[in-house]
Amino acid sequence: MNRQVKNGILYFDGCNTLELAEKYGTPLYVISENAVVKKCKEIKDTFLQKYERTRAAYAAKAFLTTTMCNIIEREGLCIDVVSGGELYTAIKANFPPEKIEFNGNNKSLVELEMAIDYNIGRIIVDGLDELKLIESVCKEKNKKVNILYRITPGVKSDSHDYIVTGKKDSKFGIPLDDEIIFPAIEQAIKSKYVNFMGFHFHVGSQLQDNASHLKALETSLKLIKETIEKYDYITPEINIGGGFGIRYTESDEKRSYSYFLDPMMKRIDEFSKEAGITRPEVVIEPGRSIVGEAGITLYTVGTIKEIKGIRKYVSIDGGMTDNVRPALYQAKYEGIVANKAEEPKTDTVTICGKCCESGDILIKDAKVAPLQRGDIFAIFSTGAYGYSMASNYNKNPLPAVVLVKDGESKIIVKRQSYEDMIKNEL
Ligand SMILES: Cc1ncc(COP(=O)(O)O)c(C=O)c1O
Ligand SMILES: N[C@@H](CCCC[NH3+])C(=O)O
Repeated sequence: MNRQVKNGILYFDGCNTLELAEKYGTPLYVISENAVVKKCKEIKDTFLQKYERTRAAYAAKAFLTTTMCNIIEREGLCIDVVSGGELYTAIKANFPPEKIEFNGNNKSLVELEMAIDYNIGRIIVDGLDELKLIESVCKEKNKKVNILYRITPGVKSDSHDYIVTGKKDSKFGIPLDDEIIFPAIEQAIKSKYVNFMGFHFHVGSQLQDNASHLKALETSLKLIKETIEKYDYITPEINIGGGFGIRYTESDEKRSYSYFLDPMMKRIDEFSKEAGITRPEVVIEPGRSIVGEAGITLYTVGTIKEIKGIRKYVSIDGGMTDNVRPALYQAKYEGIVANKAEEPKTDTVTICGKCCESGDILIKDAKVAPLQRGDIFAIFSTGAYGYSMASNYNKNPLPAVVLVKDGESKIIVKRQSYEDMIKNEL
């Protein structure tokens, strides 16, 4: 764990959080490089090095900056992008194009042209018309690109409805009705412009249970078998997505990568033996599990209001603009008063943001040490989908991002200024 308490003060990856707040201001995203590297190492030890012909593509949507791209590349991972902007960031960070994979349910022509111009490693095709677009771009540019089909496996995962993606009624993936999927497979196999590498699924996010991954895997294996039988074509790769859950609160399960991946690898091995084929290369796309617990957010406490017999509201200087997850998914977080880290948690308060929304609440009924204006409040496990989903609502500037490691800190994203927020206005 990268959190320590010394003399009543919270430290993160060796850095005094009060000094960080003082030096860089609040709200402040703090990312521990050691924690990110540790997760990458767990992926290497328990997946990439344990099983041959495997890849892990970091799902950049969780947290993306050029520095993060550099860390991910150094740790030997590929990267999964879902927009022209994410692709641009990876390219600007000199991420090797062949290690970039492009997901997304509505890639524009311009984004596809960009991806094909950069010669990226894979495009995960998410709809039938997308293949036609890719073919037209490749024809014009005289290129051939590796593709997979993202399928909709028709499984329901146990997570918030907004972050499950594998059920039949979904905007993601290609439906598995015979009259849709088989002509699509045939077209990809026959195409002069694409190499058809196989199938991709991603069932949902923040999953604590491996059941839906295993169900989606069965569906994909059946499709691999049918593709061999119908077209005598062996797909060389399978992408089993991400979604591996993390611990936001003490009551969340602690799940290892092995918990999800070992049973899937066993099943893919068995299937390949039965089918008499070489086991396909297996790709995963973890996002949250790499960076989620590696981040904390520091806030300064402002107005405190006690509504007698009802609730005490403690306002901090950020809110749904830097962490929309509680408002969007009723996500639960835990935190601590960074300057009173050893004091007994004798008060129960609701930590709310400063936006003009009643739903702008970060933690309901948090048990905390008694708070005062000026205290520094730290919220844990904010590394994923915090900065990447941040907004300028109420014209609040985006916070700075600081990378910490062994007691050293460095700013990797500057705090937005008021001027930055209006500079594109005409
Ligand atoms: C296609 C795809 N891959 C990977 C991910 C990463 O998921 P997570 O951050 O839950 O690991 C997502 C987001 O849920 C996704 O949509
Ligand atoms: N943004 C989501 C996860 C991404 C889902 C993408 N398919 C979250 O904060 O939990």
